[in-house]
Amino acid sequence: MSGVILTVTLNPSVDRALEVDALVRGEVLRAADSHIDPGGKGVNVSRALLANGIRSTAVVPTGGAEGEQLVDLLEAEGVDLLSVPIAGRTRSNITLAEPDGTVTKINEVGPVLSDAEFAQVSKAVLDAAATADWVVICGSLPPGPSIAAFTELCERLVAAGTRLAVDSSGPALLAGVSAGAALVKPNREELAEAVGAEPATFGDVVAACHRLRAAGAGTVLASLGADGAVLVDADGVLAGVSPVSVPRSTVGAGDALLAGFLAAGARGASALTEGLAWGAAAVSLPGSRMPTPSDLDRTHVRVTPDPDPSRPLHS
Ligand SMILES: Nc1ncnc2c1ncn2[C@@H]1O[C@H](COP(=O)(O)OP(=O)(O)OP(=O)(O)O)[C@@H](O)[C@H]1O
Ligand SMILES: O=P(O)(O)OC[C@@]1(O)O[C@H](CO)[C@@H](O)[C@@H]1O
Repeated sequence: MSGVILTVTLNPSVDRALEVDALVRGEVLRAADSHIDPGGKGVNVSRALLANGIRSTAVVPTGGAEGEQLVDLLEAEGVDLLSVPIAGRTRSNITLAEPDGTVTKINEVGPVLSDAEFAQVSKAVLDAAATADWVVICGSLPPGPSIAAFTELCERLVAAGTRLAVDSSGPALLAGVSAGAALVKPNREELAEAVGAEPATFGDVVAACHRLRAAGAGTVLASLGADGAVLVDADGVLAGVSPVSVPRSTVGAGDALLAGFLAAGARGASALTEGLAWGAAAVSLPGSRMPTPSDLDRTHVRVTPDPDPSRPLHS
């Protein structure tokens, strides 16, 4: 990895993970353990890169006591930050984790980003993008910025020659696609929403990825939970999987996959293998802990070209 990676999390969070024996509605549950982590998808990409010795800069709007806490948590981890102060309060997202690896997430909507605040964040991103190898915009959009304003940011980045990656959902994902993002990483639900059809087979996934490429995206990395991931780019189609014997928490697995893929050059079987190794390692770790080199095991990753189109998806 030669250049600098800039991650952008427009709606970051303080992630609180509570370990409970079993989730029972209407009961007082006692948490056996709890963790607090800096959160948000781009933040996690930066954390995963750093855990593997790759520096990046994380752009985050932050406000209120939770915003200060987020900055403190990220500084304590050593993540390089470009924090833009906002009037609203940074959100707190809750994860309820059960011993069998089932996680239930409760994500706040997040603070409103005013037009002026979004303009400030955009300026920070565009300025820093001038020296970045990749700009990686991840996660949900906070309330406030119009999709037109977000699309304009993506278009300006692409027009400036930036390699843009977008991992978001709904209209924000489509904005990245139509702006010509070099890379998009939808998960199964996001892919289904983007093309208006639920994929049931690998053939459906590949067809959906081709549609996103035809609509403007360069590379599509579709993450499919326990079914692994499918990579569709100008060189063709690859599918890969990395089985996990004891899943502990899938929170942040997609972010780890994306970070590993970028870290390994974002092209071909070697990058897909690396991404799958990082994703599987994240699933084996509690909360949204990001894997370090000693957590990675590439020997179980299987990548093959042109998956059988009739193969069904399980997860
Ligand atoms: N149960 C699992 N077993 C093995 N690998 C998994 C499992 N769940 C996820 N993974 C790995 O993690 C990657 C990302 O998972 P997923 O498709 O759920 O991403 P995501 O929905 O974007 O996750 P998040 O939003 O929590 O970061 C998958 O491509 C796969 O490599
Ligand atoms: O609400 P969003 O932006 O879609 O997702 C936010 C989030 O669930 O994603 C990360 C895991 O991928 C967590 O750190 C964070 O809480």
